Amino acid sequence: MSGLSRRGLFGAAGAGTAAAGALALSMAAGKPAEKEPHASDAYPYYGAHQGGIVTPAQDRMHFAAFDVADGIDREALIGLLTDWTDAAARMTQGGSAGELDAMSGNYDSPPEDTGEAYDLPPSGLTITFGFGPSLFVDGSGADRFGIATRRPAALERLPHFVADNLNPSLSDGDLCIQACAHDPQVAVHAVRNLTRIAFGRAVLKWSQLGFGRTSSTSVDQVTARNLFGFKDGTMGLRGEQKAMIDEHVWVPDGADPAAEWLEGGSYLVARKIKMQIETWDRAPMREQENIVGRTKREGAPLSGGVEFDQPDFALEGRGGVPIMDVDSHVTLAHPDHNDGVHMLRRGYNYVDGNDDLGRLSAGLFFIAFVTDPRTHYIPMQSRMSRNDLMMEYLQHIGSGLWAVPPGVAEGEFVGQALFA
Ligand SMILES: C=CC1=C(C)c2cc3[nH]c(cc4nc(cc5[nH]c(cc1n2)c(C)c5CCC(=O)O)C(CCC(=O)O)=C4C)c(C)c3C=C
Ligand SMILES: [Fe+2]
Repeated sequence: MSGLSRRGLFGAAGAGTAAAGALALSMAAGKPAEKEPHASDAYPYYGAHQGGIVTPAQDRMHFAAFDVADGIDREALIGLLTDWTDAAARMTQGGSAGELDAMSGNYDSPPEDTGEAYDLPPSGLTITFGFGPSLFVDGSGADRFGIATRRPAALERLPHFVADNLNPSLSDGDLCIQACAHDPQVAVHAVRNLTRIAFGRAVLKWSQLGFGRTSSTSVDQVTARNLFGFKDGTMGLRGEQKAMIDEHVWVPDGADPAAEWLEGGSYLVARKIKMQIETWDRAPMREQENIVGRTKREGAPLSGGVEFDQPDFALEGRGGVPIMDVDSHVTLAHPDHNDGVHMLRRGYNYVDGNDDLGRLSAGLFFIAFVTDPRTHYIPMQSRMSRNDLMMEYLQHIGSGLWAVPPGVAEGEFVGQALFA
């Protein structure tokens, strides 16, 4: 085995890119053909956009937020981003975190890689880096890295929403890493090694493990279910919808003269949402479906049809009452009621053990990639936090917003244009 690889040779089967028309076809059929994920999947690290956004959503996630350590200056931050980029480029291809693999190197030194992924294939690993508002201006107003004037206007701490119950130790962070893979050990290995590489330069502030994707980001994926038992991700953006992705996900040229470095990037919104699943489980089926606005079995709109049919919000039932409750989750989140806005949702289920009363500490780690949070997330969340019937069963306990730089060219580091 080469010293540069964490294991032997694996085929580097990339993601299949289905024709955009396949989306309409598969949606019309109501049954997208599932393309099975393979352990040998390896997505290219270098490219126009970072991986982990339009990449077909993997089944496992490890998300981590970091604060840059006191005393670290601009050069040291650039050093960290360079080391992270090099490690991410290697690990996503099935290699080690360091230049030497976990079993090589000086016998009297710690290995450069921690080793738990040594025998594992790439498993579709993607690593996505983001920069938080506090990287630009910290809590005391300091411009630690000389980048304050280049902060995008949209990159501000998310506002307080009605019923937010945010835990500061589950929120925000100077930097974030989203690692997604088919195998949880591969995602955890990535975050663990990037944390280790950051030692003395950035400190892990909080992290979250996720399982069971609650989105579909490719026409090749079937709709998975969330912990309420409902199909989730039916109407999410798919990577194959190129024009929609350009309009709703990537930051366009000229969006913000102060932040040209972000063009081709995106914004990552993360919300840790606790779900009162025991209470939900006692709610009648009629109520559950009314709250969501879709059937539990098929995921079809309550107004009729099959899963991928559009809801008919004008359809009235007995007494002239709309069949789709005006405060159902889907009614409030639908683009027709949000100025045509779509978002690329990429969330995961989570379970963090249980509380003293024997209730699961479970929920949904909501992630969305958007072109601008001011138009594509904040207005929708404001309305939903006030009116969404589902809110009775939800509590938002963590939150963060990060600017996600565009993709990396070989020989560069992630976010390089910010420091040019
Ligand atoms: C503000 C954005 C959203 C949050 C927060 C959110 C939380 C959340 N959602 C579900 C379950 C479902 N959501 C569904 C659809 C849906 N949700 C949002 C936005 C947020 N959800 C959007 C934009 C949509 C699509 C609306 C549309 O175009 O029709 C669905 C239905 C299936 C689907 O289309 O995905 C479910 C089910 C939970 C449980 C949750 C928080 C825990
Ligand atoms: Fe939703």
